Amino acid sequence: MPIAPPSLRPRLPDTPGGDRPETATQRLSWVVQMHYRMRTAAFGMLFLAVCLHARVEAVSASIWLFLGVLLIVYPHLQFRRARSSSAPLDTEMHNLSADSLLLGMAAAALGFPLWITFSSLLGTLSNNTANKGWPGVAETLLAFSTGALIGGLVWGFRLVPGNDLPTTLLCIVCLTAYLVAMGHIAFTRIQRLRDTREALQQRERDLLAANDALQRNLQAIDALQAQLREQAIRDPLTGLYNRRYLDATLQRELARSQRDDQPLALILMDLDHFKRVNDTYGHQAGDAVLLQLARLLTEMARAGDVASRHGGEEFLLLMPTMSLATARERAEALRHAFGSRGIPFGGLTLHATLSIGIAACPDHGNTAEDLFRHADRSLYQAKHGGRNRVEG
Ligand SMILES: Nc1nc2c(ncn2[C@@H]2O[C@H](COP(=O)(O)OP(=O)(O)OP(=O)(O)O)[C@@H](O)[C@H]2O)c(=O)[nH]1
Repeated sequence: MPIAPPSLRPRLPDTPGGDRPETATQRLSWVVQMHYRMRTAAFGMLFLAVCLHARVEAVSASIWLFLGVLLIVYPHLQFRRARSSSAPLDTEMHNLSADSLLLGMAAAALGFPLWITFSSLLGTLSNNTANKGWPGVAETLLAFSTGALIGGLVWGFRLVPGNDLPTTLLCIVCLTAYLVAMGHIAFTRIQRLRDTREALQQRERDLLAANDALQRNLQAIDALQAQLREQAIRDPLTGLYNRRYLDATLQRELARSQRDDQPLALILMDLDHFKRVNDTYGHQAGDAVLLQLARLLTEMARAGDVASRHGGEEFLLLMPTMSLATARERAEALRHAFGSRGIPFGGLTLHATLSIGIAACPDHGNTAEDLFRHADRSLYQAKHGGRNRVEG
């Protein structure tokens, strides 16, 4: 007779999980299989006890037939029934009730011999209780009594409680063995549950650690994306905005200036004779000059101005809300500041000048093309007018 509640069904975290289809054996609850083994052994021992008892108490042929079927054949039939059921565990719970009923019949058939009856009742009672809790106690007592009543009706009510010593001893040994086996099974299941819980806790810790790592990776990806976005709009040498960003911003600022009826100016700058700097002092000297101009632009730009490197040695300062007259003053200030600034390079102090073309909205047009065209033309004039000057 088996034990262990259905809630102890084993499912270790390291057993094949949900992504693999369950085999037929896995589908058949371990409770059913364990009950089968325990029922077969316990009923077999009970049969031995009945055989011993039959030496002193005559047993009729019909009772022998009933006991033979019950104690030898019945455990296999019950297993087959549970195995072929679509819900083996539920069927097995019904089997436990059937055990109580049939053992009650057997007890009545034998005239309620004390030790055989006690062993049968205690076995089925403990088993039902282990599987169903308190309701299992009530169910067992009811089923056993009903079985005893049916047995009495079939074979007549007799009360012959005496057992001889060999039968009593065998019952005690068998009952002890059965209860010890139940205890051992409970122990191994509890042990396994503990292992499972530890494995689950470890897995939870692993998942939390993996989640942390994932969060860190996501943050790193976010930072990288922000860096890439920034790089996409920046000139790598000077760190100023690049032409692509300037173009997009100019469109936006033009729209805003027209909406708010505000002026807008842009200053296009080109280093004078820059090739000579490169040719005379080397490319790195040229880079130092470019960096110096970028620094100056950053220093002199107002909040809201957009300083950009337009390409090569050409720079552009976009100044929203600035009139043409003020832009001219700012451009002069820039030209003067740059021309008078010494540029340290490898122990030398380099000097460079700027030619500047100005364009303003609405003075020179309302579109980016108008403004660029005018600024280009002004810059060309500044170059051809002798360089180091402002035009526009
Ligand atoms: N060092 C350095 N030189 C650059 C860079 N980009 C463009 N140049 C150089 O800038 C120089 C531009 O020369 P030009 O177009 O002839 O103009 P310029 O010598 O300044 O003459 P003007 O503009 O007529 O006064 C070329 O020598 C380019 O190699 C850069 O990133 N670094």
